[in-house]
Amino acid sequence: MTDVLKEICNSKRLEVARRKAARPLAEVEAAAREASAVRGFRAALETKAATGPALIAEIKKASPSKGPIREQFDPPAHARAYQAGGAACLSVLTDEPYFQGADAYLVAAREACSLPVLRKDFMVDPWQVAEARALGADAILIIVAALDDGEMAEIEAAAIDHGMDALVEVHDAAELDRALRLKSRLIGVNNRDLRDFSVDFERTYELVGRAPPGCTFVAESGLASREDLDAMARKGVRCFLVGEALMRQADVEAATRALIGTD
Ligand SMILES: O=P(O)(O)OC[C@@H](O)[C@@H](O)c1c[nH]c2ccccc12
Repeated sequence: MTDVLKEICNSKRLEVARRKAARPLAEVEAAAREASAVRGFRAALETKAATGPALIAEIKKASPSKGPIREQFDPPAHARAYQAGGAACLSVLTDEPYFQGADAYLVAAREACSLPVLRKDFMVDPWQVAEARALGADAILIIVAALDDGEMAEIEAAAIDHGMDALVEVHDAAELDRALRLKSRLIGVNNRDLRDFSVDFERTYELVGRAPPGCTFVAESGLASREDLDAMARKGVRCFLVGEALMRQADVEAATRALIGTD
């Protein structure tokens, strides 16, 4: 595990311990059962991917590598613009200390549109999965580098139990092998190296050829243009997760449309 990821996960474990102490699992589970019905995340992605690029558009205010990304930050307006621009799904950062995210951003964004929403956070405990569903999230992220096999399986089982999809994030062949021990066949390849924050699309290219049939691959991070997406498509990748490049645009809807080529 890289130092940055280790630091983030250590701080997340403390945060989750505090949250759990304030709100027992039974209470979060009850709230999860009351939440609005799950919107199919993987299904929405695959439906779009059948006819063109399928975009998971991310709502991200800041990041450890880039600092503040967007001043004028309005999650519901962003959600509507992403949907109008043709995105298949949303991703909303909820981690506060490192990404200036918030649970409230996810709730507001999801209410403002009809797209399925990924809770983008560092999952270290199945309790957070119930919490994610209680907030309305339709999918969660499992970062293979951050967890052991037992933890990953437990977190995935909680997601399945709540009818949610899990996007399983890898960055090399060994992590892909571990990801394939899980049930989910929705694999994200992070092109960003968390040691030095460099981006290399080769990471996706290398791994996409190694996966068995039936896997849906999502290329993540550093994608900025239609040309980037076209290059990925030539290697057989049709699903993309894009944050920063869209968050920096004045006209988010037009930028989304231009990125996925629907204008
Ligand atoms: O803003 P970008 O370069 O388009 O990247 C989006 C997304 O891939 C990135 O935010 C991300 C990928 N994996 C993560 C894990 C946690 C937090 C954030 C991420």
